[in-house]
Amino acid sequence: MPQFNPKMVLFDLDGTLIDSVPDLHRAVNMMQRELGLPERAEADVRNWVGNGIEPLVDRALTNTLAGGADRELFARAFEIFKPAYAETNGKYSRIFPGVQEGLDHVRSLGLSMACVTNKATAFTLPLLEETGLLAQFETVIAGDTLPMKKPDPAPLCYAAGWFRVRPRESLMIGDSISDVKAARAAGFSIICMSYGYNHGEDIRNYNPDVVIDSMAEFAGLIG
Ligand SMILES: O=C(O)COP(=O)(O)O
Ligand SMILES: [Mg+2]
Repeated sequence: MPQFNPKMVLFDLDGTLIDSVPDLHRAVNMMQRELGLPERAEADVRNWVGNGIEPLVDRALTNTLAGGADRELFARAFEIFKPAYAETNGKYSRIFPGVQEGLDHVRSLGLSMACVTNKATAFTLPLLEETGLLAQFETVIAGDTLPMKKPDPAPLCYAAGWFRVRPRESLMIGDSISDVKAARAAGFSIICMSYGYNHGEDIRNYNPDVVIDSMAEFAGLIG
């Protein structure tokens, strides 16, 4: 196992810190029912999370990862989805086992910590607040904080600039191909969680530096 000695650690949210699929699945089906469309399986919703709520709605409407729903239907659906997700957000989701130990370890090293997610700010902040995670981070970069989301490296570079650290002193913790691509493009190291969401594919196929099953393993990896 490689050792990491970063000055800054960035954490992805959905599939890395929090299992948010139960909330998202319920909101998707509230939307589908209101539109008179078939409900979607939780296993499918799991594979559609990670690129923000717009692609999630598009994927749910078409029942495909590729999306491509009619634009008018999408616009109507999106306006139904937002209040539905506001209602379910944080109600059924849970922090993954090991997360608190991992965060405590990184904090004990005195490293800069931020959350970098593709989830929109309006849902990210209440979810972090509800789960008690908000206070763990010095800043939160959400899906609509900048014009570009992961896999673009912009949110990661922005965080590095904010903390005044170099890319090689920076570590991303994520679960998906978007996290790996963004980290590689930004020049960061990347550790992925095996339990997360990656559109149904094993994240090992994308060669992050390390794949671990629990953040409790940070103690032997970071610092
Ligand atoms: O798809 C989303 O809304 C968020 O996904 P992320 O937290 O894994 O970036
Ligand atoms: Mg994720």
